[in-house]
Amino acid sequence: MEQIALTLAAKQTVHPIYVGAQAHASLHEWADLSCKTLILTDDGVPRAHVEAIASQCSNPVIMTVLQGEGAKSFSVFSDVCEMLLSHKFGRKDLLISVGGGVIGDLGGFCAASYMRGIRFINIPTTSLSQIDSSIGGKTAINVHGVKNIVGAFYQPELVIVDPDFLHTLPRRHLNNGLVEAVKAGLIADSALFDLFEQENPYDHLTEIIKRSLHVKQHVVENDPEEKGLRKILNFGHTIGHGVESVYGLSGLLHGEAVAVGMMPMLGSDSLRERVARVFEKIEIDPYKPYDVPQVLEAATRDKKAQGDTVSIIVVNEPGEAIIESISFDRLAQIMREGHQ
Ligand SMILES: O=C(O)C(=O)C[C@@H](O)[C@H](O)[C@H](O)COP(=O)(O)O
Repeated sequence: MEQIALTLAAKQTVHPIYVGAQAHASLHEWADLSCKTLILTDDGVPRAHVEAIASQCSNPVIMTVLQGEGAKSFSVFSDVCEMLLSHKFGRKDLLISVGGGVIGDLGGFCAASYMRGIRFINIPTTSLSQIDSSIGGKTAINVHGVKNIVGAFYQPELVIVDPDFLHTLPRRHLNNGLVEAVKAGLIADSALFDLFEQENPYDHLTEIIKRSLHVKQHVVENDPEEKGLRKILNFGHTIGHGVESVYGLSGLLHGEAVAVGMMPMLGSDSLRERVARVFEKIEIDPYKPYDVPQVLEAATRDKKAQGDTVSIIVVNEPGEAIIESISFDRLAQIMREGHQ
């Protein structure tokens, strides 16, 4: 078992991340579970995972919402708050998210908001959430199709990453999450990117997860609220979130959209070819066509926009990211030409 201690110096807090096979079974060793506990999950998460968590809690209430991005809405947020209220949850009680990025983001935002903050633990069950979204305290819901537009920075007191959970994850979802690990390698860890260039990246899954978590730990510790450095984690997301806003409802997954957004932000054709080969290995199509005006319009409503400008992240060499601010006209040109 590896413990990564994500430490926020300014707040003098430590947020442990436990990574290892069967880690979820040790939850009771790391957290006080004698309080009321709302276990938030969705109907796509295997029931056995949820029961294994609930059985460790003294007083569990399980709430299951419908799987999918639609759960990151005001209406489901309100349902969860009503559930907490109806069971008379107090300030010292606990919400545990057991699921993917949607459940982590929704649960975290509910925990941050109910009574202005109750205890929160995140137990991610998908590659996307294990590699990226469960770490760092970004919580949010979507409004009017704009991704993560209402939310809060709220750090989980504990995250448990159990790679065994990935055995039951459909292949497409596994690959979807791996896009965020490719991202982590490209922006900050060339050795991580190298793992994807090996013959079979799936042989290195646990190492890929751990290296991605270390990238995230380093970035979040240095800039927890995205004032500067943390923007590099948005590599591929300027166009990616736009693509997801437009095509997410027709089934495109977050990582699949981010892959599309990453390609034009690579600094050379040779790097684009290398990254395209990696995506081919993990069955991701980074050249899905999209409607430029529609995606551009969605990008203007994203948090990365500021007036007439928007921030983009450019990678010229694996392991090094550059933050730039450009006009929307320039972004449109990049989208049309497929490179910056
Ligand atoms: O943790 C971060 O910081 C990230 O930027 C992680 C992203 O990969 C994440 O997928 C998320 O989409 C961030 O979007 P945001 O617009 O809510 O910042």
